[in-house]
Amino acid sequence: MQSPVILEVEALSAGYGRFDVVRNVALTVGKGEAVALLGPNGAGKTTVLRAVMGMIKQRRGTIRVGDRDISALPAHRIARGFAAIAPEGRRLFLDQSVEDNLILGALHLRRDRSRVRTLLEGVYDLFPVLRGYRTRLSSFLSGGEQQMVSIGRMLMSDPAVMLLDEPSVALSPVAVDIVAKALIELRRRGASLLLVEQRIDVATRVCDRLYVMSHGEIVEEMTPEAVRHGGMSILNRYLG
Ligand SMILES: Nc1ncnc2c1ncn2[C@@H]1O[C@H](COP(=O)(O)OP(=O)(O)OP(=O)(O)O)[C@@H](O)[C@H]1O
Repeated sequence: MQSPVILEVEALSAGYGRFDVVRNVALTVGKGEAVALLGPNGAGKTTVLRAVMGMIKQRRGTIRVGDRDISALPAHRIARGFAAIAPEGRRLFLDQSVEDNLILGALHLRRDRSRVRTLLEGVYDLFPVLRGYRTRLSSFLSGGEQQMVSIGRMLMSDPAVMLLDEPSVALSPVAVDIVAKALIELRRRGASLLLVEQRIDVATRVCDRLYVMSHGEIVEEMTPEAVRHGGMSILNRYLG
């Protein structure tokens, strides 16, 4: 049985200045599903994530989370539990401790201390190494550990849908493996993920479905099985 749709993007066009960078994009993420968005540099993947977060306004189309149309909501309202992002480049406050960075993700929940504590425990269970680093300045962490904090901060807002923008980029093979295993564990916990990823191996390992974007449009939808059984040549056509 198919899971109910938690994120539905319909006929989305969005961009910067006068130009549409993404056109007529339609995608869905089911509840408890992990979906990848692949594509070459400049295809518009980050722009789709920014539009879902309300960081740029869509020009046309609809974005729904559950049964709520969030297209017209401002970014700070979307961040209150509809969607959260682990952005490209992580964007941590490097002069703040690990735990302070994490708690920033739960600003809208701050009156509910026990929920914030439970969410923090969930992050430390997912990334045990961070438990020992909670008071450490984030600037002292490795790239992989900073990525864990970024993913942890996303989890702290307890969002209906989680967006990740290239979490494996510039990480060591060991750190990529830790991140991939964490995403698989999040799926096991029932999270709904939309993952922008350059690495096909990570995307096929973590995700149930893959979309391919090229020149601002979604051009293919595939399963990891299809990629493994001959679909690689189709992907390579777009990804080079
Ligand atoms: N703030 C901005 N102002 C103007 N143009 C932008 C801005 N951000 C991105 N673009 C342009 O929009 C297009 C799509 O960019 P986007 O970052 O969405 O692509 P992407 O698929 O995520 O690629 P990458 O893997 O390089 O991040 C690119 O041509 C880019 O130059």
